[in-house]
Amino acid sequence: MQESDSKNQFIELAIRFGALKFGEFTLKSGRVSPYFFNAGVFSTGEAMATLGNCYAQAAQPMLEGLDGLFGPAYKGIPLATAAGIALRTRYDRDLAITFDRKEPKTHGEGGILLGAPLTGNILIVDDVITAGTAIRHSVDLIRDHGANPVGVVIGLDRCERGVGAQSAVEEVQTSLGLTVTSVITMHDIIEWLEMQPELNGSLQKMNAYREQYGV
Ligand SMILES: O=P(O)(O)OC[C@H]1O[C@H](OP(=O)(O)OP(=O)(O)O)[C@H](O)[C@@H]1O
Ligand SMILES: O=C(O)c1cc(=O)[nH]c(=O)[nH]1
Repeated sequence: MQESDSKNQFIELAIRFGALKFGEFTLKSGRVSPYFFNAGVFSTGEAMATLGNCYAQAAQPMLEGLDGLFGPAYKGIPLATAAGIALRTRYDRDLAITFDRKEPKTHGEGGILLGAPLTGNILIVDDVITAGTAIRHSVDLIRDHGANPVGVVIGLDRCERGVGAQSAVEEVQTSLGLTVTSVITMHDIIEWLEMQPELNGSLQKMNAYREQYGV
């Protein structure tokens, strides 16, 4: 699959499932955004298979030396699973898969992690990076368990400022030393919007938001 096919498939799937919406949304960072990507609405086997292929293609250059995938709760959990299946079936790489809980479990097996114990070089698989808070949390968790986070693959890089003047992705790359790759970026969404005349109002709001928070 070509990179452009993967981007088109991802955007087409997101529109079809209503995962990409235009309106007014308050983000985890507190920013008020004219668009929102909700990976929580991908809800069929076919959708997960397509997502898995898109993520596996994006992750492919980062496979050397990799031991495992980490899917942060909640939406990272099915995404890491789908990517793990696609990496096994399409690239013949059988990686360990680990997830976390948002709230530690205090009965039964207890703890915060599910799946494989965290060891070796780990690739984080998540839906979106805005300000980078969620990725920092995952990096801390992986390091606290003695493993080595080496990269991040996300569906959408919103290309926004992190906590400083750099983009959140640049901050993750420079301050945390991780490689970050995404299936699509905000620029791909803007390009798609430019081809939808009926969504011209959303395009203008996207451009205004990019002026405010983009890098
Ligand atoms: O880069 P950031 O500013 O941290 O924002 C992006 C994060 O925000 C959302 O997490 P949330 O905790 O809402 O995830 P969930 O719906 O998967 O539980 C999203 O799933 C990303 O992980
Ligand atoms: O920054 C966020 O909270 C966020 C943005 C987005 O597009 N999608 C999402 O699930 N969270």
